[in-house]
Amino acid sequence: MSAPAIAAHNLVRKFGKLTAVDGLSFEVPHGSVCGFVGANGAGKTTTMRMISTLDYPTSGSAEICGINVVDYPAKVRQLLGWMPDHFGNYQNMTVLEYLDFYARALGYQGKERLMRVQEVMEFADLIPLADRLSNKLSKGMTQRLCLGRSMIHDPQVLIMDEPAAGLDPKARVELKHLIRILAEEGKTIFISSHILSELGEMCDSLLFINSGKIVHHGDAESLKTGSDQSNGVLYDVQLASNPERLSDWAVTSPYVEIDETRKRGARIRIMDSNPDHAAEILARMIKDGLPVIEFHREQRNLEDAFIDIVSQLDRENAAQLTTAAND
Ligand SMILES: Nc1ncnc2c1ncn2[C@@H]1O[C@H](COP(=O)(O)OP(=O)(O)OP(=O)(O)O)[C@@H](O)[C@H]1O
Repeated sequence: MSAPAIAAHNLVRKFGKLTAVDGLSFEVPHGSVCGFVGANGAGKTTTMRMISTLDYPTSGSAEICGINVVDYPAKVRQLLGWMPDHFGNYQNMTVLEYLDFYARALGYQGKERLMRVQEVMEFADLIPLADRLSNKLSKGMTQRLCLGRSMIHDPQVLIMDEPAAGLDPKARVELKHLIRILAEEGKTIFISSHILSELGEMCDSLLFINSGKIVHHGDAESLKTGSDQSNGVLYDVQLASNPERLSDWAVTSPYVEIDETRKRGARIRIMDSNPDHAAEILARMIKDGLPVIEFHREQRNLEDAFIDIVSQLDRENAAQLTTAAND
């Protein structure tokens, strides 16, 4: 059986007393797109830098296609494309010269070099920009150049740190399109982003990180339907009139919480995933005189899922602390 495209085993990175990455273990299979999600400072860039051979783990290990990133960095770099969140640029260098410079640095010569540069320019739609100065491009064009640069050696695995940050909606759609093409070509893509809704559309799996630890690794669909959650199930409820009555009613109803009040009612959380229980709650609403005109299960968006998972974890940690304090 072939090794996964990316594997991390108990990866740790400390900066002095701060543990930025705290024992991460995960695998990303070949040909899949994995989204890496976490709040600011959660440890995403540090993790990505380690698996891209740009930083050393304090302990633990990581492999790209089965090759250890610390022991064989040069081999790993042949297999890996790295797209950082910020990248340095040069003055007075056109887009074409910039890519050619990188192709030379990677050791390509003659016709092969021309071919590699031409291929990435076509792929990232850079041909119309060939003579533009590379440090005078828009953010979207710069990201396409950065993607083109990371693809010159046609890597199997692409690691992208916040590629969509700062892009306008059109540039984001273009970037998503390019990522989709790469995924269809069978590349493995590990991508961090704060824009969770977009990640959900393009990722086969999502890896959530909080304070340097993995808090969830699963597919986007199960996160949205909440089939793997213990935090209850969300329903949109609308009333024909007096929507505020719903909040009053929920206060006195066990297993029901108001998740978000809305113009015509609320999104409620039923703390039991059994649909029979939801039917009982609807029957109780009607019996209690609420004029319900809409009652349907709502998919969580990925932001909700992330917040649910992190707050569940916080509750567990708080409970553990209380138990420890009482012992
Ligand atoms: N070189 C460094 N020296 C000291 N601390 C660092 C260093 N690099 C990162 N950190 C700290 O490690 C933690 C994780 O940072 P990291 O950049 O990996 O987070 P992130 O999830 O990528 O955040 P963001 O979404 O804001 O980019 C932060 O507390 C950060 O301040």
